Amino acid sequence: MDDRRSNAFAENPLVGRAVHKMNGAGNAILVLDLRGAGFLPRPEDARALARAPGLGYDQMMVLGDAADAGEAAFMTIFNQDGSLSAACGNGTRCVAHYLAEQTGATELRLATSAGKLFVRREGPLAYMVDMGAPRLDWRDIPLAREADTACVDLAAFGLPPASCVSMGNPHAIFFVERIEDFDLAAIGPRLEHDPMFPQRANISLAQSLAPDHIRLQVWERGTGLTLACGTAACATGVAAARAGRAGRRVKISLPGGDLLIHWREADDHVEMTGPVQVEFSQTLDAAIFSGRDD
Ligand SMILES: N[C@H](CCC[C@H](N)C(=O)O)C(=O)O
Repeated sequence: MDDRRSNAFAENPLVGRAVHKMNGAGNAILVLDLRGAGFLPRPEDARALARAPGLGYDQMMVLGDAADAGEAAFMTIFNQDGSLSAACGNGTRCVAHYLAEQTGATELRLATSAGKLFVRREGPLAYMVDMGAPRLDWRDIPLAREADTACVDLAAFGLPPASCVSMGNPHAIFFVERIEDFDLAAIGPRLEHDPMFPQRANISLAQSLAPDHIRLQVWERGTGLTLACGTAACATGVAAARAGRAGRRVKISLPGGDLLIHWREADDHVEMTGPVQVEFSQTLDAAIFSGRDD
């Protein structure tokens, strides 16, 4: 066959693969198991999957082969816009559930480009993830210039200074009196792209309800408004404890559900506990990848 023709009609290697739609506290997660496959989706494939009718996702968790024998999988995490994130708390619980159902394991280790994660099953549909230690140095967030990360003045939209935390991905949290006083869909994209954030940032509005309870709404880097964001909940728990607004154990209520955060004193690690839901599985067809990539 003519080479150019065969290339033009060559099928995307994702066609025929199964994806598993799940959610973690409402955060829409697609799990794509490519262990043993030896390839990753391209950014344009990730975008095509994000806009596929009835499929869609906030994050796609792609499983690849782990480097260490004790690890179940390496996770490559895509946002809707095809960009990568080194961490995703809700997606990690979903991946843990997918693997736990296959193997019966109640404890497992997973890896991302940001490090290693330990997960424990807490119930039929509940998992605790050790998300590791937060990073609070301005260079690690990263910020564009030296600043006190507990108090970053972005001087915008009538918001107070932000608290910035990295959980492997960058977060800016604004503690406000009432979340409803701000239009996060309007200000989120502008703050995400603020020059202070050379790698952009996830933007959260947090409202203290009690010393152990915080409401949270998140504009996610590369995705937009979501019903929940696990790493944002972790970062908010850290920021609240750091500022004396909360203790080290706090419930974070997001539009899609609640997450329990415990910033351990002993080793500085953040534990996140929360639910997963399985929605459906589907085999990918060629039509998903045939549209324009704008
Ligand atoms: N929803 C995810 C976080 C996605 C973060 C991503 N938007 C980025 O940092 O680029 C979570 O549950 O932690």
